[in-house]
Amino acid sequence: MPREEINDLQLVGKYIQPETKEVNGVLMTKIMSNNWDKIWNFQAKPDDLLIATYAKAGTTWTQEIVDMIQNDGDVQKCQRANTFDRHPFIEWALPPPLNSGLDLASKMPSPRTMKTHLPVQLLPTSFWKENSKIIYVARNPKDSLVSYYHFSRMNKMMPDPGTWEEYIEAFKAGKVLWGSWYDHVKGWWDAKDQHPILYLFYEDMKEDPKREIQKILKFLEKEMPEEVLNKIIYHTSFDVMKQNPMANYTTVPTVLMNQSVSPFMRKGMPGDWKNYFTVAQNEEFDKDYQKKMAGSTLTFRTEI
Ligand SMILES: Nc1ncnc2c1ncn2[C@@H]1O[C@H](COP(=O)(O)OS(=O)(=O)O)[C@@H](OP(=O)(O)O)[C@H]1O
Repeated sequence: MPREEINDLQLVGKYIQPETKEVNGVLMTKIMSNNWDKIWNFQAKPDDLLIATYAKAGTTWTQEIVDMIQNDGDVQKCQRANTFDRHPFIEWALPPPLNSGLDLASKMPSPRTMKTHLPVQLLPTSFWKENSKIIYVARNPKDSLVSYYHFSRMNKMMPDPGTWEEYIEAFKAGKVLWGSWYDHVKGWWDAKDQHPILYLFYEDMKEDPKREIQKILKFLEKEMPEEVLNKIIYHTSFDVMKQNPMANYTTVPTVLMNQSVSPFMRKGMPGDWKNYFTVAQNEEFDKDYQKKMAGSTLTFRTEI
């Protein structure tokens, strides 16, 4: 989004704490909800690549890895634009005259790489019809919750998260943007057997980035020399990405994302939830988790 347009909008305060409205029981911003027909009818193409995640699962990290792969490890090419301009976020919409994810996607030459947080049942059906490849990344719920809480505090384009205690309850009840974490990760897990979906885990990426990047390479049918692979691992490490203005969201004006409240690149570490959950909150969370995930073969690691 051009900076002058953002400045205009911040003057009229259009962004501050958006209203929400559900789409088929899933919480969205009102703008996304009102735009829903257009999103639902989005036309995917067979050579599209979609990076799908529940919010805060490692989307930006995966976007950087994929971009580095697609550009054969050329760091300068990957710094051509902000993450959010390189990869349209298909359902994200802001007040006109700003470009929505759909506008950006329609202007982008193929092959396109895009981002979504939509739950599987709300993914535009053209992605299934066109058999477009999808990389799904999942992250354990406790770290996702902590990350989402801090993100909602610093990002004025998100609803106010309330207190920590209120936020835990909202997350468990799925009353946060893009709905229930539990339904999201299970829904995509089940879909992976019927569609070209590479299902990855944040914790695995952190534990052994080389192994996980190699899975992505295989999925994208690409090969590369060891030295380029090592370069990608370095460039997409947390510490390097944290300093990269084209990946760390610091180009977004402070009035929209206040990185002094909480940086976008915050901790980047499995297990940080232990610094936030009390023993009682953790026990309650685990009990509720067992109920919500019962019957699923999907498992998570909450530390590595
Ligand atoms: N390279 C790398 N390595 C490890 N972790 C990383 C990396 N890049 C981003 N992150 C962390 O991912 C969290 C942000 O998630 P998303 O990119 O999915 O956010 S968003 O939903 O697209 O807004 C957020 O997690 P937390 O630090 O726990 O808040 C980021 O710090």
